[in-house]
Amino acid sequence: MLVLAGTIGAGKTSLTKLLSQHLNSTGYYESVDDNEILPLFYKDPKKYAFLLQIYFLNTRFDNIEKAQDEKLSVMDRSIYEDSLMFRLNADMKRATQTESDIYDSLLSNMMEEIPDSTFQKNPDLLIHISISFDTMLKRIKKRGRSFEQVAKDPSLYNYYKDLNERYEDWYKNYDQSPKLQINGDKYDFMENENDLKAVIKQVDDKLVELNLK
Ligand SMILES: Nc1ncnc2c1ncn2[C@@H]1O[C@H](COP(=O)(O)OP(=O)(O)OP(=O)(O)O)[C@@H](O)[C@H]1O
Repeated sequence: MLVLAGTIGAGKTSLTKLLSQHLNSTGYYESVDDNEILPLFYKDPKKYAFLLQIYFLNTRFDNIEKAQDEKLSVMDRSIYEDSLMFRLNADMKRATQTESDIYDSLLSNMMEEIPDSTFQKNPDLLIHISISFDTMLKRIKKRGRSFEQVAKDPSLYNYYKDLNERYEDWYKNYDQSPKLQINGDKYDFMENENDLKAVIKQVDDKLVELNLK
């Protein structure tokens, strides 16, 4: 099981599609368009932060259950990043620190591997697409999901900036599985064929190193 990670607009969904095609495996996607809570959260974060978090925990865990028995399945977002996002929201007073602590404890209990169980919850490889804040803003604008637009809600600028900065430390400290970082500024795998080839090679090399391919 491979899992993509990265900030909003990093290209996780696109790379999931491209990698699962290349590996001839199943891609698992978190549907943003069908998520009824997300627009509510953007409108009133204080009211909906905790509910959104539980919604994501539930749907991502469901996806892990489905994806885990295929060696090279690809998931478009890791469950671990939700903790980073929720902590940020708690620091911004949209949730309490207690809610965030309880969430972390619940996640850790849910993700604990049970000895001799055939259900493996942690991925075999986490792939983090790292992008600069500037690229993040451009991608969010280009994609045009209305509730994500800074032009509509200027307070999102600081939210996005803080989120992007926290990702680097989050990746450094991530230790639930082997990991690989892709430079999403340098490699525009969505627009440039050679960049895509370079990214696929980095992933393939890592899979060989890990005896997954
Ligand atoms: N735990 C969370 N707490 C708050 N918002 C979240 C959380 N997880 C995801 N979101 C929101 O859900 C939306 C989709 O985020 P996500 O990064 O998963 O997909 P994406 O932006 O389509 O990524 P990509 O472009 O890399 O495929 C974003 O608006 C993001 O802010």
